[in-house]
Amino acid sequence: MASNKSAGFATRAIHLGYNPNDHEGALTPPLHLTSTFTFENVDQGAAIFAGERPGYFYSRISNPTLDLLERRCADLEGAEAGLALASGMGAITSVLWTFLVPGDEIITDKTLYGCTFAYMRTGLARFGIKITYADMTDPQAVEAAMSDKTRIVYFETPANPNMRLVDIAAISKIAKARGAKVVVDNTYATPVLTRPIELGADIVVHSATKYMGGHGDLVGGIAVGSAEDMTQVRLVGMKDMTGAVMAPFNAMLVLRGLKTLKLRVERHCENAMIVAKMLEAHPAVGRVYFPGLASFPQHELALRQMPGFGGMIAFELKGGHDAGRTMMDRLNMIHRAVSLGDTETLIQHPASMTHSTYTPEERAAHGISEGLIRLSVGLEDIEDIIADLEQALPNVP
Ligand SMILES: CSC/C=C(/NCc1c(COP(=O)(O)O)cnc(C)c1O)C(=O)O
Repeated sequence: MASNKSAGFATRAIHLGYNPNDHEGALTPPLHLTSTFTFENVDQGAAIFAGERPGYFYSRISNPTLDLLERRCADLEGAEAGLALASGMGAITSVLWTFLVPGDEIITDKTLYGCTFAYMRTGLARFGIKITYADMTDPQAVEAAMSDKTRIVYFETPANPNMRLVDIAAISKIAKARGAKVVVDNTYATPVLTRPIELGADIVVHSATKYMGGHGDLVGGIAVGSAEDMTQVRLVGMKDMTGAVMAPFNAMLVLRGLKTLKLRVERHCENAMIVAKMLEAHPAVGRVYFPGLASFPQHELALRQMPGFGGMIAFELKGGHDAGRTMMDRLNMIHRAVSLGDTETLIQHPASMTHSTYTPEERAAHGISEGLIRLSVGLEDIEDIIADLEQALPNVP
């Protein structure tokens, strides 16, 4: 099926870009486990290298299995083109290295995934890029931070780990007015719930390790955007700078994950809503950060921007870090592990794990409390998730 916008999300995730009749009737796309491609003659090889004719010459640059994944991801995000990379960090760094040169400025939100934060501070800053952190929940703050050297505005929504939301349309309008590219990390929401390009963003990146793969069996990344931008990222950022190419086998696994992405995200949302309400009502729990709760500071924006509120929850116990650690260590079925978006429910402590790249002072300044707990609500029967959490939470009269 070619790109057919009249078809629904799930249909396109399953069928787009592949016709079994073109592949001996094979229901599932062939896996091209090859590093290189042969040429009929030297002139053909030269023409393919020069881009004068379509074709493949080396799997670090392109591969048929990756092509299909890239087309599907672009379609699902409403983008022209896509790129499959070795990891989410591979996607992020390949994109940012492509479009930034020394002297440029990037404006980013106060809360980012730990390695993204570290990459900006010790990667981009080391090579002469000015990093400006702005409170992206306040469009005026972004406007005030913009300068004529601002090349990129970058954020996650919801943000890892404290669930901050960013009004994509509002921030994109401000950035575009000043000629800056908007890059959104859509890992938490997935295109099922949010399509940033439809709201004005230029490029979307994903850790495909998470919801897109969805089964905890791969590390991968995705970038989507205009055909022009993605060609630049492919031939500059990925080919020459990071080399962060996705293995064809992982591309096959992500293609399989996409087929059930809508189904899984819907169940993640359903389970997370129930868990968030249970936590909010529990006497031992202090704050619960979940976009679907009326108590969530940006609940109005969530209602506008997200048809479902995702599978991620952040919360704090009234007893702080120590109580949180005790609770996490008492869990039986729920695994203590980083990563997210898996079928298994996972729990972790950002301050000592995913966001240990921040100093304690930086965590305080960037809205990541020492007692914060992050929960990736999985696809187990909700009764079992609730039961495990309730038996682990402190008994408070
Ligand atoms: C060592 S911590 C494990 C990884 C976690 N996150 C990853 C991540 C990346 C980077 O994606 P990879 O390179 O595929 O891991 C990019 N963007 C976001 C919003 C992410 O959450 C984590 O547990 O929060």
